[in-house]
Amino acid sequence: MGLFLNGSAHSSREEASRRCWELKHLAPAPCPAAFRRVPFCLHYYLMYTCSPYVYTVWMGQTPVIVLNGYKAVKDGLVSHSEEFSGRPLTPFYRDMMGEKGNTSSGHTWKQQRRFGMMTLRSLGLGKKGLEHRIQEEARHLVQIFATEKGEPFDPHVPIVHAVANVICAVVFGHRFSNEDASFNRLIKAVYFVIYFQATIWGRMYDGFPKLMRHLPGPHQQVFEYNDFMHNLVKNEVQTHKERWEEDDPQDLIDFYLIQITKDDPSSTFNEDNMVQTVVDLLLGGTETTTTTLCWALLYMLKYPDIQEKVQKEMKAVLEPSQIIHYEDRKNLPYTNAVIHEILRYSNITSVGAPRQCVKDTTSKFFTSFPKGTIVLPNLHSVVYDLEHWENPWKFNPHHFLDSDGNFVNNEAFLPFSAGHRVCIGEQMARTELFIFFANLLRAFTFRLPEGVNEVNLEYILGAILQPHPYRLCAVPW
Ligand code: HEM
Repeated sequence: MGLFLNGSAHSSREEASRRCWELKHLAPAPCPAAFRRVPFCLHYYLMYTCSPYVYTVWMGQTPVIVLNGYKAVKDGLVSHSEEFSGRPLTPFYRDMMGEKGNTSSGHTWKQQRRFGMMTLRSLGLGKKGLEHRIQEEARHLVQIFATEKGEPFDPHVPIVHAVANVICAVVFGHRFSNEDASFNRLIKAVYFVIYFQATIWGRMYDGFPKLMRHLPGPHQQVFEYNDFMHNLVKNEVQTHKERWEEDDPQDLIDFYLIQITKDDPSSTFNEDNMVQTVVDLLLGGTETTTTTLCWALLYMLKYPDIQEKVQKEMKAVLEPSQIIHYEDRKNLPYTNAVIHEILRYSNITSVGAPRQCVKDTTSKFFTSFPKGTIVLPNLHSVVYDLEHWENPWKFNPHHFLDSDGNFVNNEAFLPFSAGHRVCIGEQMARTELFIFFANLLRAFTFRLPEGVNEVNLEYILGAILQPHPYRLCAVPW
């Protein structure tokens, strides 16, 4: 979503936010008719730099309402949750995914989503549940970092392996070895599919789909990756069918196979939707958590005093060999606050994901707009809302601590969005972030390689805001 935010490929969060907020209190005004001719990318720029609470732009004949600031976003996402529960499909996503799985809208989406939520909840329970899987991956990750023996390395690859293995265990019921060729191709496929749309080729595809379908170019490679991902899931489904035990479902595919057999005339549970639901979870659950963890370690390099405080707190509360549970966050308020601040400050989804109005709607922030209107709840403007954060442009864990050092939440903490379409993997992502981060900081102190004095906190614009590649030293302590 973030491609056009600043008109440059590499940007500073602070600079973007400042511009947005300095101009925020201009009187709200609908987009003048003459602006309708302005290319959408320029609207994007305007929306980000000078928008009041609500800003209207046009994509061809379709109005796009941009909601800015906590009040407007909350009103849209929570008070009008049902009305804004549609998801607009760009030509690129329509050609790749069709109207299936979690990316769909209406009845299909409702059924697939409800199933996904219930299954993720069921898989979270019990000894062999989700938390246990995350603890196992955290153990592997610590071992891999330890093999670097304090020498400089890029943490991205081991982190993406660990995170991808968690979601694979959830959907397929097993993990992959880091050397497995299919696993590595799957990770590449997720990366290409996620980041493609915000590239110039992605924009061209959405602008001229009929033409682009027949032209060579990187988009054809992305379709190949997408086919690879779908085929990998289909093979897993086949294996599940061969060893299937209805009474003992172990993973999401097992649960889905049970769902398909249920006799319900309104059911949308079929193999196509099953494959797409699994692909959606692989896409949603890999790059997001990986990127947040990469930011987390980068912030620890930038703020060694904060790293030290986390380590001190953990040393005082946890036994050296104690298995870390998500529940332990309650005794580690400072660590918990740091993780929340990492999510807020890194704001990886930038302005968030667009929604579509499924029926005519009126609200106190905008008079009325018709079914089909695209709504962009600008999450950036919420997690950086001056009215809700003491100093949004500073990385400061005290945004989540009271004067006695107790953890306190903030209603404008919405990195996972809100309402009916809130991130389906929120609980899983929170558990992963806490367990991975706590295990890594208990085992290592992260330092800059010798001779490197600067930490680059600028992001690379794309569907997810990534840090620039970096190297660190993981020094055991
Ligand atoms: C730091 C980690 C994550 C962040 C910040 C994040 C953020 C988001 C956001 C902002 C949305 C858009 C919600 C909206 O439409 O308003 C979303 C949707 C979604 N996320 Fe996540 N997410 C994360 C991790 C995950 C994980 C681990 C999974 C998989 C288990 C996942 C799966 C999804 C799916 C499937 C959707 C689409 C939901 C729907 O349309 O009904 N996400 N996420």
